[in-house]
Amino acid sequence: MRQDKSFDFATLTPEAEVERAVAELRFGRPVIMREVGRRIAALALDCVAPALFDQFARAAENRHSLFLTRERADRLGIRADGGIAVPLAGIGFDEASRLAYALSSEKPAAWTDADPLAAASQELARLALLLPAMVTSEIAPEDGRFAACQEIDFATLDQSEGARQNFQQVVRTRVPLKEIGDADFAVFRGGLAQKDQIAIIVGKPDLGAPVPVRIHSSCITGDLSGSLKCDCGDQLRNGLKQLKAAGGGVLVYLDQEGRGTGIGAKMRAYGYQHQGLDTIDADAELGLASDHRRYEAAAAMLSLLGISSVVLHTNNPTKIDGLRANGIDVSGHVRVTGTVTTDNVNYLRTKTLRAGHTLELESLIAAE
Ligand SMILES: Nc1nc2c(ncn2[C@@H]2O[C@H](COP(=O)(O)OP(=O)(O)OP(=O)(O)O)[C@@H](O)[C@H]2O)c(=O)[nH]1
Ligand SMILES: [Zn+2]
Repeated sequence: MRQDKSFDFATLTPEAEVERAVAELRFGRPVIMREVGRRIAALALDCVAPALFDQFARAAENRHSLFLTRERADRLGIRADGGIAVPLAGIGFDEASRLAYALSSEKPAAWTDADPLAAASQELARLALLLPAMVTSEIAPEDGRFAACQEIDFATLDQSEGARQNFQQVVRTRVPLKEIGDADFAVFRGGLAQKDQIAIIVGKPDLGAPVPVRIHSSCITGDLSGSLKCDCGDQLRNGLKQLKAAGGGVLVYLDQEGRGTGIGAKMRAYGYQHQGLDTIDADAELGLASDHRRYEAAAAMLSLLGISSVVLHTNNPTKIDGLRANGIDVSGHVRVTGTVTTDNVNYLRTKTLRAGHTLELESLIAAE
């Protein structure tokens, strides 16, 4: 029988390899990171059953270690730009978890600078929306015990980067909105390990001039449930109103819960905030940087809508930089505010003082 060579299911693209590895980590299974001459197995501690953790320790003959990021090392009082490796011989699941993300954990008894291949595996955990604490072990060339695990080449991670901008519009349909009126919802599919994302086109913006655009990061607690801990719900609704008042515009709603860390990490961070940490230190305690959001998807979605120049509705300078870095002209920006409450004032203060947001907080407080 003749075979159509263009239809070869055996060929995996770099992004398909990454997507598979991400799915495996989320199932609590190890993935293999490979570079010339060596392989390591890596497991995301955030998503592994204690029994599998023990099984991994036996397979590694106790020569496994725990990769922790620079941010987590710093919280443990250790300066190491590339992160650290903590030897795990004799350390069980609970103690490893404490080292990885418990509040006020003791320094580990021993550590070394992290192996760059183990450090690279944190990118897979990020994509999987898992905490970047990885249990890793070198695999001997003749060791067949990990043969069933998904392998990924170090270089593949870089090669898959292009997929972050690779989106298609799936559908665009009218949805009338309360207080806003006519709007279209456009659904986009693509990127790297991302859910479908949406753009809400309010009215009929003039695409010949810079288009009023709000880039909004998803916030289940604020957008959906009216949480008082942040200003997101107000910003979502005020943003839509501002676009309508500007004669039409686009709200891009990005799959970026918890500044790109996922709802699990965000709720853990809220727990630490209830114990006195601010939003940035709480994330660092979990091994996370202050902001994990990327803007390739937003730029790609705007381009597919025929938009190359925008007036951005935001207080966040990194959103402006992120769009510009991905080829969108930002000709100006407009502030989007919410209500200041006793529950969110510290969060807003931290955003202003530590993340450079252009909020005029004192005048907002005075206006309440
Ligand atoms: N990790 C973490 N994420 C949070 C916390 N509070 C809110 N978020 C997330 O922060 C993001 C806020 O999104 P936006 O309102 O679009 O962004 P912004 O950075 O405030 O910028 P602008 O609103 O455009 O000025 C959402 O993804 C929320 O889920 C927190 O305490 N920890
Ligand atoms: Zn929020």
